[in-house]
Amino acid sequence: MSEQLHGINAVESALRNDPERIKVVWLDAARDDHRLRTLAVLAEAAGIAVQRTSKKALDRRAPDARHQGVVADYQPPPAPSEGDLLDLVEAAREPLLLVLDGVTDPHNLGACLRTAAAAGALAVVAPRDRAASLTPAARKAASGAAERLPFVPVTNLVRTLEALKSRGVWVVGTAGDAGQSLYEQDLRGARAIVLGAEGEGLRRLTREACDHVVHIPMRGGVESLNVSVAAGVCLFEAVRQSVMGSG
Ligand SMILES: C[S@@+](CC[C@H](N)C(=O)[O-])C[C@H]1O[C@@H](n2cnc3c(N)ncnc32)[C@H](O)[C@@H]1O
Repeated sequence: MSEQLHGINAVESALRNDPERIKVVWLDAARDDHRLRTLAVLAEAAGIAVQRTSKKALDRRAPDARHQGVVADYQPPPAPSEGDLLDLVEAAREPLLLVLDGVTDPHNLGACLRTAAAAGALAVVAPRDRAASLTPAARKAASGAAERLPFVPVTNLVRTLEALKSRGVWVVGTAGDAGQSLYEQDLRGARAIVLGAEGEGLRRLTREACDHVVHIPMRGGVESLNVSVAAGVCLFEAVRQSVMGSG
């Protein structure tokens, strides 16, 4: 089923990575900025129909969305399977994975995808049920990363973590009440960093499946970080350690 993809970066990423999945691009006829002109050029070069229309008509296509003057009729690709994920992991030298244990806000999911792509992660993994999926809002928040980075919904997250562990991936969970600091944890090599849901954090069985659980030291009496901020801190600490060559 097609969906109404919106937002300049998300549509541009789909036009560059997946043009065959776009049927029509609607642009706000009243706007004439270079980013929208680039979208029109990319679409026309790929043989995709471009229609200029009113902001009101775009608002109707993407209600409640800050569409930035562009909406596209987009057929999302099938999600990669757990088998695809394990193949990717086996082919990679030192895979870095982000695992989200039930993040429900599509904006948080999108922000996590964007951060994971920027950190060079191989994929983002999440449970299929009771968690945010790759909706147009999540794609917009991902700002182009959702069309480049595999997002893998899985039926049983604990089973997937066990499958990753049996392939040499160390699983590092995160929780504010963990005894060990993130900065004492060796994050080099094959790693999956697991974050919990906005409200309840890591589920018990997920936490038990982790090889280590670490906290991010915080100041200022704040209870917890937003999940996408925590993802950024952890992923970029892993990047820092792999670049520096030591923990
Ligand atoms: C908004 S927090 C969830 C807070 C939740 N009340 C809890 O008890 O964990 C969402 C996720 O971000 C991560 N997180 C946020 N702050 C953290 C911290 N200081 N240390 C480690 N992880 C943190 C954890 O993965 C957490 O499950």
